Amino acid sequence: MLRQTIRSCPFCEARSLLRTPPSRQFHRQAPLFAQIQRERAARYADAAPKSRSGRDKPRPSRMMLSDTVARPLPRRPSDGKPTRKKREPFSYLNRTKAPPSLQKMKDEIGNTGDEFPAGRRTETPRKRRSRTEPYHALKMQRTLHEVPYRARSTIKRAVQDVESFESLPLMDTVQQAIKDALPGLEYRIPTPAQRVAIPALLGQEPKRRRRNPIKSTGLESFLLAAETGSGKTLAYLLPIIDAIKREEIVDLENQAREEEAKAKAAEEKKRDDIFSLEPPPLSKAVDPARPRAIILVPTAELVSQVGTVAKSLSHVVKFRTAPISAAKSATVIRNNLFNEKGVDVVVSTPPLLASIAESNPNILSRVTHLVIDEADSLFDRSFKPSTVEILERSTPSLKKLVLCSATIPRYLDKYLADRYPNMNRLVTPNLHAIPRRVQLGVVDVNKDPYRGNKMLACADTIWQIGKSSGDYDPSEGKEKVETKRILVFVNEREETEAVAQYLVKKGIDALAFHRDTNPSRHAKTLASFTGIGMEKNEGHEKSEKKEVKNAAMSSKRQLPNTKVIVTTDLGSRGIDTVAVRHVILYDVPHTTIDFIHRLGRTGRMGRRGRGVVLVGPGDRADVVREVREAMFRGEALI
Ligand SMILES: Nc1ncnc2c1ncn2[C@@H]1O[C@H](COP(=O)(O)OP(=O)(O)OP(=O)(O)O)[C@@H](O)[C@H]1O
Repeated sequence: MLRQTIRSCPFCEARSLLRTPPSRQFHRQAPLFAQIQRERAARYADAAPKSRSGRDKPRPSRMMLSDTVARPLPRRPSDGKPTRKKREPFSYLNRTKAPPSLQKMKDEIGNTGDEFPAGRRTETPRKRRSRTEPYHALKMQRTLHEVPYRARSTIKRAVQDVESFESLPLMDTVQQAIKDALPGLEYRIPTPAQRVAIPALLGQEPKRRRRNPIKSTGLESFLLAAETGSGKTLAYLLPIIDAIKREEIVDLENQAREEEAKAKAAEEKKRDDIFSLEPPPLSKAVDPARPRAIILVPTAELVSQVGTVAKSLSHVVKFRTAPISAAKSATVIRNNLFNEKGVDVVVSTPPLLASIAESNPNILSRVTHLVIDEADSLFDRSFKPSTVEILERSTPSLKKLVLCSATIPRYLDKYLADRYPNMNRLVTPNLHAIPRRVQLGVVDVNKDPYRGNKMLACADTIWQIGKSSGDYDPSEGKEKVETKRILVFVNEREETEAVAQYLVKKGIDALAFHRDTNPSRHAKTLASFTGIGMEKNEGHEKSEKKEVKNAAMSSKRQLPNTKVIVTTDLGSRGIDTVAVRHVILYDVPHTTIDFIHRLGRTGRMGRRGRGVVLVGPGDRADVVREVREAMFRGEALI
């Protein structure tokens, strides 16, 4: 490198150590330099030792680097220590060949091929594992289970083989249902989560990859972990429906055979005893209140969301589904569950189903498939007792247990590793990463004009979003949105009402959404954010418009065409808010898990989205900075 700085002056041909091109000043003084050089050369020539041949040894210029500059200096015989430290920062600078240690490393990386992403090949495998080290603040949290990048890359390659739903080994009726019952699917190609999960849940994975089922019970367990908005619901629902239909066919065949045998036996008996009478046989395929599949979710809103998807599929595939939650009356629950025509799939929250199972233990006696959606929530302190109770009651008949989540916290990973050591882990390559199509902006509330007033900052941000029109340019493509829907997340339930009221005062159409709000009211509000049941709620929208008009008359400034829901974690779990383009994090979330779920309400299924964090006094700005960095790089928040 140093050699490059030695140049010859193009004008006076004086060779010199020039760090910059020769200046005018240099040329003016060039004759003087030349004179000094000549004098020096003459002095050295006098003092120079004569060679054996008697001729002067050619002396190297003082400005030239030696050819052996890279060679380490010889050990001093006195102390035996090297004069130059081997690991000095610049010790390898003038080498033309890589040192053996580096060469070995290079060979190793070269051999592993695609296991390391392009552009990072020079990193050692060891360094790669600790690539999250720059995230010091996130390191303090360390809540999420780390998925090795090698595993992610392997999955990435594996899922490339599945190109369409048709290539998945689903029954014809189920394939038909995907086409007819789900017109909302824009792309009609399976998502990575579906490509990973559907073949595995259908038992079509190559044998070497499948772990053996637990021999004692015959139970196969799966953990499906994929990023938010990646279509996990269909990923578990389609194979379950497929399995139910196949079981139903087998049951019907068995039943026909049994009936035939019984009829034969009865005829023979009748010949012997014409006075005996037998009750008609019970249909096995239609069994009231004994579902084959149970789907557990944490909230009533999710019960209705998953129930809606299952119901729309059932119109084509023909199976019975019963979504039950505390939001429904006891009569509706009873009618749904104990329907005389039978029930195949029950969608419920764990506490409700556990309480029903306590009085009717038979209800879980035929369950072959159990899905625990949002598994990290359902295995936390509040839900765990009822979830485990349902799991234990259904274990005798259970064939497949599917746990599903967008985040795998460390406690869950440890629990599952202890409890289900043979669990099949179906993980997508981008797990724990927030998609790059979601941008994260930061508003510093401490600065002017807010001066620590978070509510003002929140209202101002909403006004700016509401007034902007650029995002909703219809010529941009599919995402033509007339009404802007914004979700505001706070950390404490008590804050929701206060923030919503402040926003209303500032002319914003805002509603608080938490556990204590009127269920029918928040179901309607949420429906307009999820796009489900929008037609049904047209009347409600009209009445809301009236309310907004009235409010507009009373308040001077009113933000038109913008709806806001202020909510807690309740609104961040699983709710498919496809119509939401903006999320405001009023408080900095406590954990990366909350970051993932809250920001996951926007940018769903390939859409773009924007998050805004309000960083106020006492908030962890360092965590926000690192989350932004990770999002920018497309890395997992671990
Ligand atoms: N193959 C597909 N093509 C297009 N859209 C799809 C596909 N599969 C699912 N979707 C749509 O993607 C959206 C998100 O799906 P879903 O709610 O299942 O995501 P999720 O992974 O469960 O998200 P979360 O982790 O937030 O619960 C839904 O609106 C669904 O209709």
